[in-house]
Order: sequence, then C-alpha cells, then structure tokens
Amino acid sequence: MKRIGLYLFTQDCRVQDNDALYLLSASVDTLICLYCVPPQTRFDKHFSQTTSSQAQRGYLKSTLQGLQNALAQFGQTLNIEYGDPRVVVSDYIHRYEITHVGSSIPVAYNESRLWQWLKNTFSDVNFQTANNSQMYYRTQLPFDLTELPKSFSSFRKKIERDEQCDRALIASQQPCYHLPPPPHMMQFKLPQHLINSQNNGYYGGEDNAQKHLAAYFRSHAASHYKQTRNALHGSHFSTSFSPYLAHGALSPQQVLRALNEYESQYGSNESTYWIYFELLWREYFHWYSQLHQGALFKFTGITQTKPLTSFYAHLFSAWCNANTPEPLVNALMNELNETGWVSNRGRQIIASYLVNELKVDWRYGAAYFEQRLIDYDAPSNWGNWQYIAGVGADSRGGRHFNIQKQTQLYDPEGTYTQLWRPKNTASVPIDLVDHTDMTGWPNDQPGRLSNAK
Ligand SMILES: Cc1cc2nc3c(=O)[nH]c(=O)nc-3n(C[C@H](O)[C@H](O)[C@H](O)COP(=O)(O)OP(=O)(O)OC[C@H]3O[C@@H](n4cnc5c(N)ncnc54)[C@H](O)[C@@H]3O)c2cc1C
Repeated sequence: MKRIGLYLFTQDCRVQDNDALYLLSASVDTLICLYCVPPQTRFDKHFSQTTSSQAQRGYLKSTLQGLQNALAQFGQTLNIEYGDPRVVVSDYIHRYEITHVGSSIPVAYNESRLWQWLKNTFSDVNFQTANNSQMYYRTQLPFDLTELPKSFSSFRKKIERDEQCDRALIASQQPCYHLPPPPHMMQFKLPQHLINSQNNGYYGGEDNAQKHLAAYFRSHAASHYKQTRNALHGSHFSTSFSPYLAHGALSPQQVLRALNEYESQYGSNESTYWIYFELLWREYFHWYSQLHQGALFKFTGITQTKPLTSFYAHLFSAWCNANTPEPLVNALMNELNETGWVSNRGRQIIASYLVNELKVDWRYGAAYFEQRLIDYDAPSNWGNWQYIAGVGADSRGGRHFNIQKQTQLYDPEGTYTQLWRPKNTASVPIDLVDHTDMTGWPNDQPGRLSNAK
C-alpha cells in the first residue's frame, strides 16, 4: 500500500532544521504540505474585539511565501487552506487517503486539542510529531513537567545546572536533502484575505530569517545586547528574532548555533549570555503553557487570584486607539497598531498601563495583542500578560510600571514619543474617560474617546 503523508505546518514554517518534517518524509512515499489559516471573525477569539491586523496578515503572507520558496527547492508545494483546521485536515485525510500525518509537537492549548481530536477521530492513521519550536524535549528537562518551577529563576537555574541541557549540545542541526514529492501537481495559492495584505517594515520567511540572523551577529550588537535590550527603538538594540521564531521560520537551535559560533569567534560576555537568558524565558513560557493548558487564558491565571479589574469599554477603546492621556502609551500603541511589533519594554509599559492605571481586565489586552503582534506566540503572550497582571509566574504579585519614570529612563528627550505620535488624536483627561456612557457596549462600535461626551 502506498504511504501518503500529510505535513501540517504550524509554528514551524521552515524546511531546514525541521525534525517533524524529516521524520514524516522518511516514512512516506508521497507528501502533501499544508498550512491552515483559521477563519477570522469578530469576537471569535477569547476576548478579542477586533480581527487580525493588516500588518499581521502581511507578515503571515511573507512567511508563507518564504515557506513556499523553500519547499519549491525540493520539488514540493505548500497548500494553504482557510478554515477550521479540524474540517480542513479531516477533508484532506479523506480526499487524499492519507496514511500518515506529521506536525510539530503542539505547545499551545488549542493546537494540543486539535491534535488530540485528530488522533481520536482517525485511529487508523499514523500520527507523528517532533520538537520544532522549543530548545528541549520534555525528556531532557531535569524535572517532571508537573514539577515545573513556579518561578522563571528557579527554572533557569535548574536548566543551567543540568549537563543534558548544555546549549552547545542542543544547537546541532541536520540539513534537509530530500522531501518526497506530492502525489500529483499542486498549486501554491494564497487565500484571498492575504493577497492584498501589506507588510509594514517586517518581512517573514525562512530565507529572510537566515539573512537577519547573519546580519544581527555580523553587526556585533550581540556584545552589547544587555546594555541596549530595554531601549524602545533603534537599530539592533534587541535581536528582533521574535517574529521569525513565532512562525518558526527560525528555530531556537539555529539561534543558539549562531550565538555559539559568535562567542567562539569574538568571545562571550554578559550580553551574549543574556540572549540565551531571554530565550530561556520563551522556553519557560512554552512549558508553562503545556502544564497549565486552558488556565493560561483564565482571569485568575494560574495563581487562582482575582485581580481588582473589570471591563470598561471606553477605557479599553482609548488604549487600543492610542488615545489615552499618556503620550508615551499612545506612541507605543501606535507603533503596535502600525507595524505589529513593539519592544519588550514597550509591551511591559502598555500592559501595565491597561491593568494598573485603566484597571481593565488583562485578558482584553492579551487578546488585542493576539490580533496585532506579528510575533504572536500564545505561551509568550498570555504568560507575559499573566505575569504583569499578577496572576502568573511572578512571586511579587505583578508588575506596575510608573509611566513618568519609564519616560525619563527610556525616552528622556521624547524622541520615541515624537516618532510614533499618533496623527489626529487628542489626549483626553482620565476623569472624562471614567464618566463616559457605556450602556451601548458592545453594540456600539468602539469609538475614539475624543468623541465621547
Ligand atoms: C505583555 C507582553 C506580551 C508579549 N507577547 C509576546 C508574544 O506574543 N510573542 C513573543 O515572542 N514575545 C512576546 N513577549 C516577549 C517579548 O516582549 C518579545 O519576545 C520581544 O520583545 C521580542 O523582541 P526581540 O526578538 O528583539 O527580543 P530580544 O530581547 O532580542 O530577545 C531574544 C528572544 O528571546 C525571547 N524573549 C525575550 N523576552 C521574552 C519574554 N519576556 N517572554 C518570552 N520570550 C522572550 C524572544 O523569543 C526573543 O526573540 C511579550 C512581552 C510582554 C511584556
């Protein structure tokens, strides 16, 4: 019997260093490559009031085009389908008489549930996974996942003390030499809603990821990373690896390999180590998501504590529309809305502002980021929001950033605020915000605060 494989690309949009793709390729005679774009409707995701942004769609488009280019070099084609992944994958299994399905080990809650559902539904199909988006396999961890440390520091120390987790060991990479052909001619076609999407300064895809990785280390910025990483803008102040990592155009192992090579050539210091340190945060949140599953999206988080926040439509709308009384917050929100990316310090400031100053339920902020960020990664996003809201992995019970102090520290001349100042919005005093009429919510379209009475 002919073995027909279906590879489901998720957050691993690359051909090189893709263990799950190689595993499946070795087991089948022909191969179909699939990426499924879930349909976007308003109010369909968690607490979201919006749909995927133009910048986010544009970035996804370039990622998928990059994946298609990489696959084409091996005589393969990417099939892109728009729809509920359960329906799409089931349809492919029936239509092409699929015998084997492969994918990256699911890390986020919804992806895990999809995978489990497929396995339960198609018991006669062979399902295969491998680790494609994390640094470590579960069996490599120096503790059982149920004993994942409650704080990042203790997780990091355990990993760093363990010989099996040595970063020199996990950075090895296997090049791809061969992929089985598709069963018949297939055509690469972008879904309609992606065709007209514009990129806004950021381009995804495997080839761009490799070029960016090389350019970053060539710039020697890695030797100063710790001093510059908290900046709000500038060239190479942080690595900007996150959009590539989130879509899997780049693997954490590839980053570690480049980092190790850089250190062996130019020497290691606290800054080069700190890049690894930050990647460990990502790793931590990925295990955190696998352990806590649906609790990642709960108001009370993983600590079961209720934050003293609620949902105020107009405050939330002001925040989304970069129309709060704080110029720095507005500039950061404007950058997020325009480009889909904002620095780590910037994210901390706007998240803290929503939760601590506007007293809005953190989940609305997290859901808004989900629809805006070009580097959206469920574990990193919801894990960081929980951390700031005080319902996550922070023993200090949340983070409150003083906006004036942050402005003095990170934008003392107002250069960033000026650069990203939103056009056509006026700052509205907070007391006005608190007295707006919210009775029409959610049927009224969230408007700008300046229009509120
Ligand atoms: C409220 C909030 C939401 C966030 N949402 C996301 C998200 O959806 N996707 C995402 O990738 N990151 C998220 N982050 C983490 C962090 O802000 C970004 O990873 C970082 O800004 C990306 O820029 P960079 O690649 O230049 O990071 P660098 O500073 O160069 O760090 C290198 C890499 O380490 C990882 N990393 C760094 N900081 C963190 C962190 N705090 N948590 C997890 N991983 C980290 C990223 O993979 C990053 O690419 C969020 C942070 C906050 C405060």
